[in-house]
Amino acid sequence: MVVFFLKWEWREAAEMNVAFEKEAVVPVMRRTLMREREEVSRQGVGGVRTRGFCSAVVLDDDSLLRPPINGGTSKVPFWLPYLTSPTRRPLVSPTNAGGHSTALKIDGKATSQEIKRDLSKQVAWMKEKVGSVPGLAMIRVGDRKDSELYVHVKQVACEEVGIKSFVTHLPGSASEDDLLAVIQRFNNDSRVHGILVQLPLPNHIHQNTVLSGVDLEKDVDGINPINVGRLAGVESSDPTFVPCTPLGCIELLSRYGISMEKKEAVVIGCSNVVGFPTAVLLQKNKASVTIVEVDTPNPTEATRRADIVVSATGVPQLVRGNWLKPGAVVIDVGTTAIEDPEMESGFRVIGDVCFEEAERVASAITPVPGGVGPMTTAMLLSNTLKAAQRRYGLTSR
Ligand SMILES: NC(=O)C1=CN([C@@H]2O[C@H](COP(=O)(O)OP(=O)(O)OC[C@H]3O[C@@H](n4cnc5c(N)ncnc54)[C@H](OP(=O)(O)O)[C@@H]3O)[C@@H](O)[C@H]2O)C=CC1
Ligand SMILES: Nc1nc(=O)c2c([nH]1)NC[C@@H]1CN(c3ccc(C(=O)N[C@@H](CCC(=O)O)C(=O)O)cc3)C=[N+]21
Repeated sequence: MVVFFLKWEWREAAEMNVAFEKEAVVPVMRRTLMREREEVSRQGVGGVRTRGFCSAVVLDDDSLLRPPINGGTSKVPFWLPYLTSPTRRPLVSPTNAGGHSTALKIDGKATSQEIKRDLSKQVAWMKEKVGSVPGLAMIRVGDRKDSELYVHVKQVACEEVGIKSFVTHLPGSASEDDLLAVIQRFNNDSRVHGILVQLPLPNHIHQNTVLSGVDLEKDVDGINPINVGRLAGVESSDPTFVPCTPLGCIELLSRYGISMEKKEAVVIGCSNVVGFPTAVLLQKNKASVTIVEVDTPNPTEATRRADIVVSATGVPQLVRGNWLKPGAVVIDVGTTAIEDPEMESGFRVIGDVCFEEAERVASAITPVPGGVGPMTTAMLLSNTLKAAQRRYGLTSR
């Protein structure tokens, strides 16, 4: 299957006189399709998506996918064509289809299981020593299906290693004060050693205000803005905890014997939760780091030089095979939930990297799922154990 991402904003598309439809997936006549495809090749932008705006996707089975119109300029979720793309088929056909994969698959799932086995032993030892187990509180606001799944995954992982979990679910209408009150309760609860506020939060709640409410000693997610500042070196102290996903990426590289020292690394995306701390950690591991952002004029100039590419944008299939230097190591953090009626949950996750292309160029690559995701959870458990150990004086910082 060939999928083209059309780099048009709705305004531009309107100028080109393309008919808009209300449905997400619109079958179109071949004639229309051909006209649009020609436009794509004329613009030479196949595979690229504009920031935050709707794009259209042309499929080679005569259908055209468009997200619903919502006024033209606001951010619209970008749904890939689940109706025409059953679970395991590549979403983008490889450009160098003749090549074959030599890349090592970096197995985040197996690595996370190894880590969890070790954590179980430490939790059992702690229980013997002080008569308590670590406790992790998770707070979810609203009814996002993906958040529900991720919190469930973390609960199950807690159970696996013997950590006690406490989950609070607030309605999407909850106020910032409601949420801060729950956080305060957990801050004062001696059974709770770690607190995680599941992101994203509803728009009316200020993320940083809420994250600032988490006691630093319990900030096992490492995303209290004070901790992010400490990691960046803008404060004199060290962070109490380092964010889990960046830790997971570094742990995978280390455990696979991939040295970062004197390597060129590129991080795509720069959020406080993932991209930025990952860049800092790579730099601390002596890599020379470039950050590629949405407005970076020529991202491939950087990525094609890189020995290590970490992508954390949430833009599906952004990183193509021709973005990579042969032999590069690729860490795909992106997890975009796309609807999939075949899955029990109703959706599946896909990464930022076009895996089928990248695995033909890279020397090592993380899959999605089964890569960074399970490592994030393992690092969360590890930080929670560390928080409890500190609380009982079993370890120094
Ligand atoms: N596997 C895991 O364990 C985890 C996965 N994730 C996933 O990682 C992805 C990123 O998460 P998160 O950092 O929280 O998301 P955010 O939306 O907070 O940040 C995304 C970052 O990517 C940038 N960006 C967006 N589009 C592009 C582009 N085309 N080129 C370069 N940069 C771009 C954004 O820039 P700007 O802000 O300027 O728009 C922003 O810096 C998501 O898919 C998320 O689901 C997140 C946490 C854990
Ligand atoms: N405060 C906060 N901290 C986070 O760390 C945080 C967050 N909010 N909000 C959402 C993102 C996303 N995230 C994931 C964690 C695990 C998987 C994961 O385990 N994924 C499995 C698949 C899961 C499944 O489908 O069963 C995998 O990739 O193999 C994915 C994504 C953490 N995030």
